[in-house]
Amino acid sequence: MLHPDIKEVLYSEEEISAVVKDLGAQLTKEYEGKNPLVIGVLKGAVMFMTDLSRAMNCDLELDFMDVSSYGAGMESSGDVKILKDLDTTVDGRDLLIVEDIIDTGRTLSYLIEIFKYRKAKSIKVVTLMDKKERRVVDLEADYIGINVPNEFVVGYGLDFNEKYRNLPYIGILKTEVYE
Ligand SMILES: O=P(O)(O)OC[C@H]1O[C@H](OP(=O)(O)OP(=O)(O)O)[C@H](O)[C@@H]1O
Ligand code: HPA
Repeated sequence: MLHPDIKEVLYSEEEISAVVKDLGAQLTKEYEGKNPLVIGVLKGAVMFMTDLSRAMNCDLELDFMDVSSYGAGMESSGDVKILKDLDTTVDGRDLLIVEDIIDTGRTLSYLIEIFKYRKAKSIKVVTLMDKKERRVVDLEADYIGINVPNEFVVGYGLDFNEKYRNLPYIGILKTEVYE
């Protein structure tokens, strides 16, 4: 049943699943014979990462990083700070950064700089959604699931004030919820 705060479903559970399977097949080819470190960016990417990694038919390791962009609600301030670092050393490793959404690009550009500095062998980015219209930093993901319009979306990991992450679909909130 549709959550009462949701105005419209943009991507159904079935549509998301098809996109994830397709990305998984592409990444299986990319990492054949390698052992990438798959890095989930907390918390939004968790649902995508667990589904995507099961669609990747190759050896891999999982780790997590949590960064904050110093903002609550819908806007980030632009400053990025590490809240939880990786447990794994990235020196010489093939890294796959998993994002749920790229918006301004600030989070990702910060992570890429850190992993370059830490001497990763290769860095690729997969994002479920790309909101290109909002980009501030010039940056492109290597693998993109869905190009989304400039709307604030929730569900399948994405929140508004920590709510709605557990919705199995991706949708748009009714305006009265955040006004
Ligand atoms: O391209 P950007 O403008 O940097 O925005 C993208 C980032 O913002 C969201 O995370 P958020 O900081 O909301 O944390 P969360 O994943 O814990 O919800 C999202 O999961 C990305 O990590
Ligand atoms: O559209 C969004 N929804 C939730 N979190 C986000 N972080 C960046 N863009 C979004």
